[in-house]
Amino acid sequence: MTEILRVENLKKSYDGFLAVNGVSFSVEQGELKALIGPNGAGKSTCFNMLMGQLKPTEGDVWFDGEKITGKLPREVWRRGVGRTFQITGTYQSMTVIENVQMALMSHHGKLFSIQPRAWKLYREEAFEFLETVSMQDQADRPCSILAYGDLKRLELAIALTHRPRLLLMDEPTAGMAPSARVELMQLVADIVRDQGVSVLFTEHDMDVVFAHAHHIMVLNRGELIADGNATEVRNNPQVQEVYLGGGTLFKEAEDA
Ligand SMILES: Nc1ncnc2c1ncn2[C@@H]1O[C@H](COP(=O)(O)OP(=O)(O)OP(=O)(O)O)[C@@H](O)[C@H]1O
Repeated sequence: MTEILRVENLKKSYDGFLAVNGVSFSVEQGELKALIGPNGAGKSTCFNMLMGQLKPTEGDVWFDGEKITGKLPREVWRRGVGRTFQITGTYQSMTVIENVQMALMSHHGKLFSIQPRAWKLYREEAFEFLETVSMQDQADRPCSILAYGDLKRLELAIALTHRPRLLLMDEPTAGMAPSARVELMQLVADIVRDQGVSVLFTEHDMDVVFAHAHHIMVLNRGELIADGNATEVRNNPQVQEVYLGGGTLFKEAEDA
C-alpha cells in the first residue's frame, strides 16, 4: 500500500497548553481511518493543522511525499486534500444539482464565469456525482427542503468534485439519527473501496467507527495512545481506561 499522508511529531500549543503533543501517524491510499477521543482530546486541532487552518507549533505533515506543513488551506486543497465539516456548507437558495455544478465550476476554474448559460455547465458531470451518493432523483429540488441526511450526502458529493485523494471528514454523522449515521458511513466506505480515495474521519459514535474504519487512532489529552485495527484498539488497556466503562462503550460494536 502507498502512504498518502504522514504526520510526524505534530504539536500545537495554545499559550503554553499543549492541545496536541507529539502526534505521529500515517494514512495509506484507499484507507478509511478514524481519529477518536474524548471531548477536548485534540481531534479538531489535529485536523486543522493537516488542512492548513492552524500552523503547528512543531512537527511536519507530508502529503503524497511532499511537505505541506504551514501551507494555506487552499494550497493543501489544490494538492488533493478535501474536507467536510460538522456543519454543512451548501447554498440553500440553489437546487441540489446547482450546488454540485457550482463546485465543478470552481474545480475547473470557471466559478466567476459570466457566460449567460453558466448553469448549463457541467450538468451531466454533476449528475454523475449525484449518482455516486444516490441523490440523482433529488437533482432539481431546492436545498432548503432537503432532509439533514441528504444534505450530508450532497456535501460529500460536493467534496468529491475536487477529486480529492484524501478526504478529511470532521464528525460526518453529527446530528444524524443512528440508522442514518451507519448508512452515511457505509456510503463513504463504498466510495473508498470503489474509488481508492483515502478518508480520515473524527467521530463520536463508536458503532459507526467500529463498523467501518479499517484502522482507528485514539487521541487522549493531545497524545496518541492507540493506532490499530478494531480488535487491537478495543483490547488496548489505555483505551479502555480512557473510555471508562469501555465494556459498555464497545459492546454494540462487539455484538455486531
Ligand atoms: N483556539 C484555542 N485556544 C485555546 N485553547 C484551545 C483552542 N482550541 C482548542 N483549544 C483547547 O485545546 C484542546 C483540544 O481541543 P479540540 O477542539 O482540538 O478537541 P476535540 O478533540 O476536537 O474536542 P471535541 O470532540 O469536543 O470537538 C481543548 O482543551 C480545547 O479547550
